[in-house]
Amino acid sequence: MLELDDVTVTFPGATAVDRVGLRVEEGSVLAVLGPSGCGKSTLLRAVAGLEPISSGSIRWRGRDLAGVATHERGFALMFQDGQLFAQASVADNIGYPLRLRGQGRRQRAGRVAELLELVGLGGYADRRPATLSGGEQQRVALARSLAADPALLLLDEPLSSLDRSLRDRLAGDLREILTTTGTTALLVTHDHDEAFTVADRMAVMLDGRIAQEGDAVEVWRQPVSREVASFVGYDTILEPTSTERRSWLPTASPGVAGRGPGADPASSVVALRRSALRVDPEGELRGVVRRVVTVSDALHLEVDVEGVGRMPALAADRGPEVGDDVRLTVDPRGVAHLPE
Ligand SMILES: Nc1ncnc2c1ncn2[C@@H]1O[C@H](COP(=O)(O)OP(=O)(O)OP(=O)(O)O)[C@@H](O)[C@H]1O
Repeated sequence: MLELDDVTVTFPGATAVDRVGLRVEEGSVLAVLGPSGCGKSTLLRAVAGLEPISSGSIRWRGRDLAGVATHERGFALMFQDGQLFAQASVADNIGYPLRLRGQGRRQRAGRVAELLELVGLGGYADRRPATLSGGEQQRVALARSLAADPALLLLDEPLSSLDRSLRDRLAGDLREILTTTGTTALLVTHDHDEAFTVADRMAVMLDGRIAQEGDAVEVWRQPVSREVASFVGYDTILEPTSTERRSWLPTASPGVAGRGPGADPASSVVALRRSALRVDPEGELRGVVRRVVTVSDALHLEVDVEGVGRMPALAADRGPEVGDDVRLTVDPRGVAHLPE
């Protein structure tokens, strides 16, 4: 198990990592999800031994890593820029960790070929990194980091330079590879989908601190604060009210952090995703469409909802136009009741 306790990293004038406590069980994948500048890369670098910690402790399999050099930690690292050897072929780049372990050329070639197929670069073995696109280089780096079957894999936005469809595919592949090989991994990313696809557990990092940690689905469905809710995609926050009717909102389900079952939505802070409100002729809410934006598979609307105010909503394609009266239905999966 990887154990971080009260880990703090300071730079002159800034605390990049602020008393972070985390656990990564062996064989599991934890994603630290946070916006740019929240300190997640610094945290990962500290685990790798590339950044000294000001206080706290980092332990791997019970051993305190203070004073243990990066190469002695036995972790594989993959950072945003891949860091390939420019003069070496793709195959030699991927096989490098195996060469360090004393594996012979023939043995390496088999494993390298397997890894190239895995990352979708079959046939690229003899190319030089400079002749590859950024995404291809990143895939070579991923293959190299997996080559030596590391006990702990540290990934810093490993897929962020890839286009969306490739990223989705590779994220799924990465998940599968990590699961089947039982690799323990710590992934830092700002990309929700990447975190969600690859990880079992998620820690949301804001301003140097872990704002929430838990099962990925739980963090998604039950954010513990306005800040976490807003970062994981809830774009509307409704403050408690004594005047407004909120019978249209679902009541909190049992077990929701800090809220008993059946708590009155009017007395809660409620967060809604855009997908919480959908145009539906049978819907209970009424409103007038104020804005329509077409995205790939849906229409994003802004609707002046009677008795509530302006709210984001979704419609199927070829839906309503600006000025239309619409009815809206509420999808409880897009609604979270926040603790006080
Ligand atoms: N060597 C350094 N010296 C001073 N400040 C630094 C240094 N490295 C990082 N920082 C600061 O620490 C904070 C956290 O940086 P970090 O790179 O960890 O963020 P991040 O969440 O990984 O962001 P991104 O996703 O943009 O890479 C930032 O405010 C950054 O400016």
